[in-house]
Amino acid sequence: MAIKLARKSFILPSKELTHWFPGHMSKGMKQMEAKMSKVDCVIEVHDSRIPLTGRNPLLRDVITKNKPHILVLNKMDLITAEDRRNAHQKLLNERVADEIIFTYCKNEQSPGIRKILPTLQKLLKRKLSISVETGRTSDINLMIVGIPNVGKSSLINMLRAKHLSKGNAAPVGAVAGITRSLQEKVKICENPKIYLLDTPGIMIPAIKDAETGMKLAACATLKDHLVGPELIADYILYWMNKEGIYSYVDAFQLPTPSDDITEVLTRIAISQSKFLSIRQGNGEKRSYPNFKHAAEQFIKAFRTGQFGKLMLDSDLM
Ligand SMILES: Nc1nc2c(ncn2[C@@H]2O[C@H](COP(=O)(O)OP(=O)(O)OP(=O)(O)O)[C@@H](O)[C@H]2O)c(=O)[nH]1
Repeated sequence: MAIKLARKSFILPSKELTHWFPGHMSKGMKQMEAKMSKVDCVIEVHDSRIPLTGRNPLLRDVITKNKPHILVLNKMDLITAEDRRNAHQKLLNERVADEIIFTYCKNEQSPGIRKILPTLQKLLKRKLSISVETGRTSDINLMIVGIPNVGKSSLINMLRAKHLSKGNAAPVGAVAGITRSLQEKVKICENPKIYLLDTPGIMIPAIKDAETGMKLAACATLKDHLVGPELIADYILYWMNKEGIYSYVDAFQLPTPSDDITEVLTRIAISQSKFLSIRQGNGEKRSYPNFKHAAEQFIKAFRTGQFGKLMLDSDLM
């Protein structure tokens, strides 16, 4: 059922997007650097669907100043076990962090969540040994960092639920940019006492090419309106066709695979009876398929795993 791809490249809708770094992010970055001296370990959270794309290359050596560093690849439910193994190996070879843990942040009993405390105990062995003077262990301060919408707040809430049986302390949302400033530290464990600082999502300072930008947009780390839902849907369609994955055909009951986003969105809008009524120059009203609605449905299907478990960086492994 393979189809010939007509398009090979994408252009981001605005030049500014390649350096999209709003004020609250540079403020957040400064706040993070100011607090770094009190931090024992940095937990960097990223999206499993793009383990190589969009991570901040300066994080390890410059921003976190070589603190013990755990890379948490969240949303592991959206990729396959094989992609997980390949990404793990590749990132280990590149020594991007001291430890790499895959998590699913909708269940506090999932294996990745259970692994975090023992990993901290291993990395911070010295700090966690019982002091001869006080007879107790030192408090541990963690900082959680990462680009927007990867699940930083969800991870904090899971750790609190697992180790303290407490409810949510950090707000969670499906759109990027929910946490906008450095938060007060949150206790996530009583014994040993572990505190976590939630930080606002900080985008990479420069998006190096359109493919990177489109992957970040597809995973909702950029707000949809910055790129536009039709363009994001077009990229997802392009990527799936390129990989020979045609699950969108069944998901939206299309007759065949297609490389034409207008055709795909038209069919989705018609099948869901979503039209826009637009008045013509002569005063008459005409109905047009609602492309925006169709594009949003297409993107949602990708993001919720309806098209299957898809890792956008699989071509980079
Ligand atoms: N499928 C899936 N979705 C997740 C997982 N963890 C979090 N999410 C969803 O991802 C979205 C973002 O989660 P948040 O915890 O708000 O992410 P954040 O990194 O704190 O976001 P900002 O505050 O915008 O930087 C929400 O819709 C969560 O429900 C996961 O393991 N799997």
